[in-house]
Amino acid sequence: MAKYSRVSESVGLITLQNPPVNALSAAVRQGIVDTVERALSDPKVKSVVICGQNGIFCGGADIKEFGTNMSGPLLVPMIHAIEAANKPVVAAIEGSALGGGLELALGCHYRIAHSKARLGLPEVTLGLLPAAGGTQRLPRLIGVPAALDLITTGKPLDARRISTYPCPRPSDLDALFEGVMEKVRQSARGAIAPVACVQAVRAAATQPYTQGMEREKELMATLFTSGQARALQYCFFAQRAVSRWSMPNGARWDTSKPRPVHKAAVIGLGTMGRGITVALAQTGLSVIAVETQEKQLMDAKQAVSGMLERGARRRGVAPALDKISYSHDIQAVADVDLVIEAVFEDMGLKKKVFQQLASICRPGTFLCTNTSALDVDHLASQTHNPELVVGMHFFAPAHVMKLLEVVYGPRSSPQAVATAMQLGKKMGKVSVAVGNCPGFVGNRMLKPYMEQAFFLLEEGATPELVDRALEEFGFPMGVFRMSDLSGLDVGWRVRKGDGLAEPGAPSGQPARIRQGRRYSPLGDLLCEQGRFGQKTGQGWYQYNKPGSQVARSDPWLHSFLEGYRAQHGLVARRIDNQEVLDRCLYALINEGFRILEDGIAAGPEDIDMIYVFGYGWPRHRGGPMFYASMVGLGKVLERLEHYHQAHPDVPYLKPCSLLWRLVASGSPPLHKWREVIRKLHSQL
Ligand SMILES: CC/C=C\CC(=O)SCCNC(=O)CCNC(=O)[C@H](O)C(C)(C)COP(=O)(O)OP(=O)(O)OC[C@H]1O[C@@H](n2cnc3c(N)ncnc32)[C@H](O)[C@@H]1OP(=O)(O)O
Repeated sequence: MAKYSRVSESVGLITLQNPPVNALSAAVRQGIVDTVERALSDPKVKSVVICGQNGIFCGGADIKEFGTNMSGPLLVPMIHAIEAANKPVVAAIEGSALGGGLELALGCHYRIAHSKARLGLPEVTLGLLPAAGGTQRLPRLIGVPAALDLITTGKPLDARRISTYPCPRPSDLDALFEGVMEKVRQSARGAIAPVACVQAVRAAATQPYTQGMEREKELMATLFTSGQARALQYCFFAQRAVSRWSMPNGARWDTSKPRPVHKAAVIGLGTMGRGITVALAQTGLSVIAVETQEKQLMDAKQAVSGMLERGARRRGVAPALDKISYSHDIQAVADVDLVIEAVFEDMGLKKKVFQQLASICRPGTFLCTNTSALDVDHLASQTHNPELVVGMHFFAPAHVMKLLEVVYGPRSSPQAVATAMQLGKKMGKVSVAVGNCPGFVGNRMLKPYMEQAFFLLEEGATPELVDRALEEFGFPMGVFRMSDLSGLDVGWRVRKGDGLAEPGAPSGQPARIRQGRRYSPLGDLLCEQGRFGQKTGQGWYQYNKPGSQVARSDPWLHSFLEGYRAQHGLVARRIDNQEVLDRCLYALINEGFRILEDGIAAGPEDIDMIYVFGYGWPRHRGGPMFYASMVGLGKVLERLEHYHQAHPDVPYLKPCSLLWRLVASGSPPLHKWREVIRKLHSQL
């Protein structure tokens, strides 16, 4: 809707009204067409101002309309009519002017923005391009380089005075576009919208306006119907949906009140503890950072201060150094509101810390663990108030990575979950509430994915082949490069704890069966040789020196694999990209369905956001569960069955009952899965 009024006798004022962000729904577009017509035909009106209600100009096209049969006036002719008006039209911008909202402002003759306004063209993040003239008008207004930057990244900028703009004068357009195209292709990792954005702006720079508009329309038509646009728009809503969490016992986000947290403590200042301390201090909380080993405490203090200073320089603010006090005595946490334990991943050690916290902290203090896989409920049982215990599983580096898994045990109170979720939000994280099980959601699904990658090596693949297939799919790093980065010893320790990794395995089939199922000791064998990845300069790849990040193919590894296959009587066969993707991704997705079946995640959106924000799943593919729905559940089931028949000793490849059930009920769209899951649970 759009409200019309006349102010100061001669100014027609059009106010966009569509809470919460004044999105350009059919009704709003109709309102604009009607009120502009009214203002232009009123002889008393000499000029027109367009603004938005409630401190926001316009959040752009109504994304909810994208998947529907769109009705109402089209944006392009509507904006054309405003530009063609014979009275001056001014966009008065307060708050955000994004996407179609900014394109509307670009069609106006003047734009005036509040100093705190945010302007941007985020269409690319939704798999689209600014096709209401944005790719054509913006380069004409601010020059090609600045327009390319805004359009291909989708990042908003603050309103600025024109005198602060650099004068855009590209000397060699071809070189400029080639350079930008190469950069965009690299960072897009297979996403098509950023590439189309560059093509559209190139049309603006090289063709007359009408031809440029034609090109913009043509490119948009391709994007609009692409699976990538659907995936990115799904992510937009899923990211917001996960904040509306629920627990199997019926507790929900809207009926559970969080308690404010002003003062927090972090126990253990290794890599994770340092990142968490930085993230908390940057949020404005007072933090007590505890590390019992004096040398480690000194090192941590220096590292945390450096991280805070670098972050503050980037953001142009003062570093929050004074927010943190350091102590080697755990007694210092006595009066905090919430503690995050981040000591070494060892149940015995963590249990001891929780027993200490239970006797030191004042009643009501929330006790959180940053464990990435251990039993949160077992830790809760070490305290007098298990209802105050939840997992807060951050991802490294904790002050950078956006994901936070909030893990509730069977005894965690809704208030503890609400408090951790709210704290995560304050820290700028995408927080997802999940149930307690080994590995929670993210790491539990990673297990079958990595297992398949190991098996593929046994059967004839190389780390390079597997990684290339996954990186071409859109992951920033394949499984082996990722394993080298995070350290092979991490998984080795877990496998030893699980009684799987045993030194000096004999040759032949029995060596590759553990606990009744197929097992690959390849990772353990590398660890036994001290090959822990980047930190030791050798892992699945080789590096110039320990700590180096440039992975190079390692001839030693290839002959090691050949020797291993010979020792175990395995014959290498040709493995192609499709088999790598099928086996790694479908095994991971199958576990995702099991997680839904077990009620560990409330819905597919939770799993997808965990993978997009924590595990590098390409956003333009929407997350593993969305991807499965796009591929077709029938096809996922058929492929899993096929591979399970070929590898009956790999339980992760056995299609789970929820997948069977979904296929049997006609493969409903992803937003209907919850109904099927509810029915399944009610029958159990
Ligand atoms: C021919 C094609 C022409 C144009 C193409 C486009 O314009 S595409 C749309 C481009 N616009 C965007 O991508 C903006 C998306 N929105 C935002 O970035 C933020 O919502 C915004 C506007 C900065 C406000 O942020 P804030 O944190 O204040 O609110 P929040 O994100 O939680 O949003 C509140 C609710 O509004 C819903 N919503 C926001 N934008 C849109 C939109 N464009 N269309 C539909 N709905 C939108 C959002 O989902 C939230 O809903 P809720 O039910 O409360 O979760």
